[in-house]
Amino acid sequence: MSQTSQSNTDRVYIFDTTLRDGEQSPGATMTHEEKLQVAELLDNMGVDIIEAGFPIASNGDFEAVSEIARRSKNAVIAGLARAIPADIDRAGAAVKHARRGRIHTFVSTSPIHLAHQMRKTQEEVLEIVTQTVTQSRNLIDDVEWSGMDATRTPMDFLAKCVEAAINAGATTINIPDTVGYSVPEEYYEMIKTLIETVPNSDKAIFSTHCHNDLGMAVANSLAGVRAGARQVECTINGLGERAGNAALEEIVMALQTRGDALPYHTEIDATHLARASKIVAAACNFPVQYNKAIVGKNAFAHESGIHQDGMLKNAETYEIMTPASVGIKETSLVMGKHSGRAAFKDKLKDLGYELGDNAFQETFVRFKELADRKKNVYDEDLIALVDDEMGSIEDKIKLVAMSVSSSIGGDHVCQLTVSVEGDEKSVKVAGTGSVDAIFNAIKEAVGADPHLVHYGVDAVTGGTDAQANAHVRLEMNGRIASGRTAEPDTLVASARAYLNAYNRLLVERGAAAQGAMAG
Ligand SMILES: CC(=O)SCCNC(=O)CCNC(=O)[C@H](O)C(C)(C)COP(=O)(O)OP(=O)(O)OC[C@H]1O[C@@H](n2cnc3c(N)ncnc32)[C@H](O)[C@@H]1OP(=O)(O)O
Ligand SMILES: CC(C)C(=O)C(=O)O
Repeated sequence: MSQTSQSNTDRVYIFDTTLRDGEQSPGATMTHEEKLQVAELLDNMGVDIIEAGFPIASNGDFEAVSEIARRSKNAVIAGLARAIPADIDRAGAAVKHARRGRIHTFVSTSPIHLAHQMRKTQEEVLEIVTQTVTQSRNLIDDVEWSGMDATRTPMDFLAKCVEAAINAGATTINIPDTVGYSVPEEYYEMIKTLIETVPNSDKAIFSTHCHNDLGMAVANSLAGVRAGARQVECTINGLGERAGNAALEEIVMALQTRGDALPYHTEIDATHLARASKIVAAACNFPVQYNKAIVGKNAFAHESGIHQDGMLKNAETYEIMTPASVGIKETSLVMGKHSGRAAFKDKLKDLGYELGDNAFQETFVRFKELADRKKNVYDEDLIALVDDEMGSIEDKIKLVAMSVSSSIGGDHVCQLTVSVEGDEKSVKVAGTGSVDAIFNAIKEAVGADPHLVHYGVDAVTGGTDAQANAHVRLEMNGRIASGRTAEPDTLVASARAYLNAYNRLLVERGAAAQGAMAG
């Protein structure tokens, strides 16, 4: 990386702090091996600076930063240090193994922090800035200085701190919105004013480090870039203290997608983003919200019919980036209660079905009914539904209505209505159990008594809302026929499977009779 000290180029350096600020999220601690894995991934995807940890925090952090520093191929490896000599020495010792190491030292600048956290005057802090940056520069050439809680710091004092840091040799000046308090216009003005008014500001790269407490971390970071900052501190999945940091994937894709409005670029290979998100989420045990920009499960998924129709006509109707550009294999058109005919037809085609108009309309109606009752409609559900529809389309006898009452130690009664070639017939029959009552009712309604050879039920998919797949095999007058139906309700599935088998017996009997007549 040839990092220049000019801020008027369009190259934005990506400083990833997943392993430091990200790991500060409660519950997000990573093991040594996980940190090495994440660092390797960041290095490979083109992250310019990896903040690998806070070496004074623990021996484990020191070891992780040292090991990452030894292994890094391209990225600068940074270690964080308070404005304390021991912290700086420890950070220097950890990053010295890197091909390019950086000490990142910080001190509070805001009145509230000076009064309550540091218990120091502004004069004392100014002195500390000079001393700590000087100490760091004596250890390494690449030194970043941050003013903690900069966005709640009066401009005149912040400008003095920045000037002192640059004069002492800081090569990067970071202006953190530590508590996520700023808004884009204000943050823009702050960075712009510092760059324009601090003497020698061109000797350092200005950097953003924005937290997401008000949901504006990415917007503030981009405002900082527009104002002249050329380093953005961010994390994979927006991990970080409290509501997190600016999300790396959002910064990168905003710059890549909106080059017209944001004419800046990074050297990140965005096709690694989806994988990076998954690996960090797994390492930290922090699930990514479904609707998370760029990498969420739903970022490239569409369920509503109008959107699906548009997507099938031209993906640009509802997608501003291709899934491939962020490493996601393909857009998914999720079948659900909001889907329309266009997507349903396309899905059936994918599954290998092309139905005639009537069959398609009937199957679509049944699909909508199913989707109304079932949270997830899987491919297996659709296959079962279409097979069922295709198998029953010619049925002479159809189930019109059914209710079953059952009680432990009491009666099991089925009341059902079937339509026999248009004529409805209703019966009410008891049995030894619910299924027995249903089968007895059907037999009475159709006026036949086929022998039940087999009856079984299994689930089409997992979950308590899975469809039941019922199989029935009947034998009558030496002929055997099977029926199968998938339905959310096991008893309805059983009734329909029985009728399906019985209808097939009728067809076979009809065919046999026709064959006999022809002979
Ligand atoms: C905005 C940020 O993200 S800053 C980074 C925050 N990250 C972390 O704190 C994670 C790692 N931290 C740790 O492991 C520990 O806090 C340590 C090792 C750094 C310090 O532990 P301890 O010595 O036990 O101190 P403790 O955490 O209780 O308090 C922090 C101390 O650092 C001081 N301090 C905080 N920031 C700075 C700073 N930038 N420069 C100098 N001193 C600082 C505080 O004033 C306090 O000092 P005090 O004890 O004299 O009042
Ligand atoms: C240490 C600094 C950069 C920080 O994390 C913050 O201010 O949020």
